[in-house]
Amino acid sequence: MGLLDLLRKMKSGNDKELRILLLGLDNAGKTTILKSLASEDISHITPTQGFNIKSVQSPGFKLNVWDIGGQRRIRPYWKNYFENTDLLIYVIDSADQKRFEETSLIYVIDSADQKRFEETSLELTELLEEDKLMGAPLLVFANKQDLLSAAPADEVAKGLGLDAIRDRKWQIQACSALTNEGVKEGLDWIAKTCKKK
Ligand SMILES: Nc1nc2c(ncn2[C@@H]2O[C@H](COP(=O)(O)OP(=O)(O)OP(=O)(O)O)[C@@H](O)[C@H]2O)c(=O)[nH]1
Ligand SMILES: [Mg+2]
Repeated sequence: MGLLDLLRKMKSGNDKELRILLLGLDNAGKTTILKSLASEDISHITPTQGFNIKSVQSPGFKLNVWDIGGQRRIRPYWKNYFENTDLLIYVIDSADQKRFEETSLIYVIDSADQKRFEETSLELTELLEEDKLMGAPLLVFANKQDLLSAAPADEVAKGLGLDAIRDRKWQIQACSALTNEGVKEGLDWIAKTCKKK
């Protein structure tokens, strides 16, 4: 080990470790976000059947991120990962919602899209009621902002009713895991929020 590596190791040894849970419906972009945080190739990602865990370094913190598959049949297992969670990241496919809003504006509701947004909203509401996640700060990534049909973050926040949250710190961050835009800003919020804890 070179001197630089040794210094780096000593420095990172002082970092505070955080256990972060990364949840959201299937296809929301969780694994893509995690890989882009870890600067890994994002071109061959397949639906997560179980979970992925990666450690991501951010100044002063070692983030141990647990990315659990979001398919309906996997969601009952989410609860197995709640224990000792320091922070919850919830990922939304912002383009899913916009389709619903657009169609509802012209009174032709695509009920599949409406259901999808209701589904993610409901899952999030249930998560926020979990005892084991009580008080854990919440970061919502309004992902897929590179798509023209993506709803802006404030609309996603409104749809999810985030304003009503009183018992934890929360933040919504617009991002695109594909272009990497906004992802780092999310990390910065995590560092800022967890420093104050
Ligand atoms: N356009 C666009 N596509 C994205 C973005 N993020 C992810 N995707 C695509 O969305 C699809 C699903 O991404 P994943 O990262 O596998 O989604 P996931 O939330 O991990 O899905 P599960 O593992 O099934 O729960 C992939 O085809 C990604 O390339 C984004 O920001 N923009
Ligand atoms: Mg995945």
